[in-house]
Amino acid sequence: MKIAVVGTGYVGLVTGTCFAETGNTVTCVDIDQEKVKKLQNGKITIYEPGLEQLFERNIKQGRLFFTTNLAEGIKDAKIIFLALPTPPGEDGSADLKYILKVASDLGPILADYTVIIDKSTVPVGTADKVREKIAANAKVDFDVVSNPEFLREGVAVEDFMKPDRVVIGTNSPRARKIMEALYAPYVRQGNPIIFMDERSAELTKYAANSFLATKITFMNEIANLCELVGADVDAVRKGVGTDSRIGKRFLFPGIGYGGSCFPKDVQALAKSASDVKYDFRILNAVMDVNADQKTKLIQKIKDYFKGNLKGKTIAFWGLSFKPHTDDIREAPSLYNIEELLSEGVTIKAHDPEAIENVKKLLGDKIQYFATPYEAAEGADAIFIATEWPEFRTPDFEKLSRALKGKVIFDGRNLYDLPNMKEQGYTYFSIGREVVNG
Ligand SMILES: NC(=O)c1ccc[n+]([C@@H]2O[C@H](COP(=O)([O-])OP(=O)(O)OC[C@H]3O[C@@H](n4cnc5c(N)ncnc54)[C@H](O)[C@@H]3O)[C@@H](O)[C@H]2O)c1
Ligand SMILES: O=c1ccn([C@@H]2O[C@H](COP(=O)(O)OP(=O)(O)O[C@H]3O[C@H](CO)[C@@H](O)[C@H](O)[C@H]3O)[C@@H](O)[C@H]2O)c(=O)[nH]1
Repeated sequence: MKIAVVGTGYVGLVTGTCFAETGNTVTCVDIDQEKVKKLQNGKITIYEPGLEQLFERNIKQGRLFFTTNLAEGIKDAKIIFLALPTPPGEDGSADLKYILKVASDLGPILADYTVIIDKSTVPVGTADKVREKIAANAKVDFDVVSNPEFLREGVAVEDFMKPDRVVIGTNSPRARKIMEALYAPYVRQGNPIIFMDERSAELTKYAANSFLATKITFMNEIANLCELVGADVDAVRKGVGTDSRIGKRFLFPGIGYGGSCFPKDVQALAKSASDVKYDFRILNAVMDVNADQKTKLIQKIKDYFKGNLKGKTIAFWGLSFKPHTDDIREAPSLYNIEELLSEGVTIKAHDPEAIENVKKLLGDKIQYFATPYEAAEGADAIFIATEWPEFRTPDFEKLSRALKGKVIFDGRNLYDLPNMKEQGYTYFSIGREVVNG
């Protein structure tokens, strides 16, 4: 099948590459000329484990192409994915300007029946708006389908190739048949395609992200309570997570959720609700708690240094919003770095993948190091913001030699408390006892 993907960011590139991998011919379109040039030259634009290999193979086999020209990109395509940004507008609602602009552009250039698919995360009613924009200038039949994407960064290829489910919102039997054929290679037994109406599909995506953000936030509050009553959140997490009705995943407390999706999607769902005069109280609480949670370690650092942070040096481990990605959108690390800088702290940062992206944002406001040990050299303390695997089992003796102060502020609960006691560290984490080294 010939497919076009409009928008070649995170989701567009994964979608395009994975559909090429299952034998389709895919052209990815983007208005970012620099990005497209790089992709045309065979250079991948994001760090995502496993993607580069598929990307290179499909280019080599003549199944994956890139262009800045929309008309050229969609020529002969039976299916057009819209994988465009939906950033928060000023009032918190999802800004649809990118999607609606492309929808308007598509109308006059569709040459035959085409299925246009909303892959972006969009509020209820967007498929209708897209349909309207296209219909204003279209001379051929078309269908608009909602097909939200549930991939997680860092495991995007795995999530795309072996999805828990594929959600497809359409009432058109013709579009349904095409979608079934397209996804057949990805849907394992028991992991179904769930067909529904467009509006329900659109809402499913926001409901899933908001539920997960709520689950994390609930555990963050339990962690905060653990600290006040002398309980251990790790034990509580295991105790509740083994109940299959609750489940073990997304129960890890930390310094707040971040990334390009949860913050904007929770906000957008709350706004959608308020637009129809429904006060979605849980979501408002989730946003409040998450904003506070980002400050948790800063409060502990201030207490430890008795409010005097000026002139201190902190080794900052982890910049990306989660491991296995170079994405720093809404990363809790950035908030914490800004706070520490404003207190006069010198930041020595290390991240396995995200340094280049942070450099573009913060330049020489902080220092960058190739290893966690170099970042720790002469530092008064370590701040851990991202649970990269390489931070889990450091050589504590080597680290002790590098550090000026044997103090760790851990926003991801990476280390066992008894081990930290044995190593002689002062160790602050989330929802657990403080170890005084
Ligand atoms: N990133 C994720 O993990 C993820 C997962 C699931 C869903 N989503 C949703 O998917 C959508 C896209 O997210 P993303 O992270 O891939 O965004 P992104 O910002 O990484 O990529 C969007 C791309 O669209 C391009 N673009 C903008 N206007 C264009 C136009 N007129 N024509 C062609 N290209 C244009 C931009 O240049 C950019 O490359 C969002 O709605 C997001 O919420 C994201
Ligand atoms: O137990 C947990 C799990 C996650 N997080 C944090 O939550 C955020 C989001 O993590 P994750 O969901 O793994 O990453 P994303 O790549 O943002 O993926 C989410 O957002 C995507 C975009 O909509 C969806 O497609 C995915 O299904 C959804 O998981 C990150 O800051 C994590 O550190 C926690 O604090 N505790």
